[in-house]
Amino acid sequence: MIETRGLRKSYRSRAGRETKTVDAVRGVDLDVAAGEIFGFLGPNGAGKTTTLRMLATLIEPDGGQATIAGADLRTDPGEVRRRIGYVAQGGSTWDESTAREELVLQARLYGISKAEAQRRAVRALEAFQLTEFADRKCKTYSGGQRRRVEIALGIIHEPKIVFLDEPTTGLDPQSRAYMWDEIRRLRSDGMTVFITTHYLDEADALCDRIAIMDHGEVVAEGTPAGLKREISGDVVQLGLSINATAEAEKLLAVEEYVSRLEALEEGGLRLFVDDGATAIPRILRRVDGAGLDLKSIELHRPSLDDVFLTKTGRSLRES
Ligand SMILES: Nc1ncnc2c1ncn2[C@@H]1O[C@H](COP(=O)(O)OP(=O)(O)OP(=O)(O)O)[C@@H](O)[C@H]1O
Repeated sequence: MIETRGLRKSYRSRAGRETKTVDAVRGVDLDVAAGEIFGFLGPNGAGKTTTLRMLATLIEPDGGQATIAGADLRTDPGEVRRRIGYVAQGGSTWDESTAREELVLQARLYGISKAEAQRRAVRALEAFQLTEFADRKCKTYSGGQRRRVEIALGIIHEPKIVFLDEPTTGLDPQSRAYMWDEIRRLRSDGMTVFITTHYLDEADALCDRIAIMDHGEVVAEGTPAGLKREISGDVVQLGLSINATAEAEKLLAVEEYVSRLEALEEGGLRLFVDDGATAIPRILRRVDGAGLDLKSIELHRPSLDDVFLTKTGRSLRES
């Protein structure tokens, strides 16, 4: 449904006399299948929005190719635009109009007849559970309600693909969970959903497949479970004070059964080991022997953050 090869974009900006070039997207290859929720994950400034805006025809790529819903992005952006929906981060509802007015107007902008626009607005209001306040001004809606109107607006022309830029940023946990259900419903209606997100748990729970981006490049791609499986072994997490962390790091970094370790900003260590069950007694002996105060020890399977860490050497949570 989406296929990109070597997609690139640089920005040139001026500070005084100096011109600086930022290579925001440096050759991205993506394959998104029809009917899947595809998540685009990465730290601030990784190039997610730039990629999304290129795919949604809002900015022109400097290089590379893409086919979206069967249309060529470079030679036929108008056709791509007709086949996709796009919901920006900032939102697009107007304070003084109602959800129903916005939906009808949006449908009319796509050349849909007035009667059909009204029918679609009613359907969208029902589907997104907005009927109750459909005739109230948008400025009176909660953040979650407003976000739902925005998504309804993005798909009023019934596109094959919808691009959602951080659809749950700023929402409380309940509205987030609700939004996940809405996004799953779009998938069950046969739509392909491409979302960007900062949230690891969101990518893990919601997305069929994900691509992790860093510094303008895709560093990992696959199903959340598959990516986590790629990291063989276990993660042992030690609860330590900040002072004890530095010392434990020195001690344990040289142990042959520790393949990699990460110090946590708030104190504590994450150790990547082949076999947690046999590593734990050895870790305990080492930490105890040095007289360090260990507050807790946990054994867990790798998370998406661990995937990011092994690919980039940094934690996504701290990036
Ligand atoms: N219009 C612009 N002019 C100059 N640089 C830009 C422009 N837009 C983005 N950039 C730079 O390009 C890089 C990628 O930005 P982009 O917004 O695509 O990242 P992102 O992954 O979406 O980040 P976020 O999660 O913060 O939204 C960043 O270094 C950013 O500062």
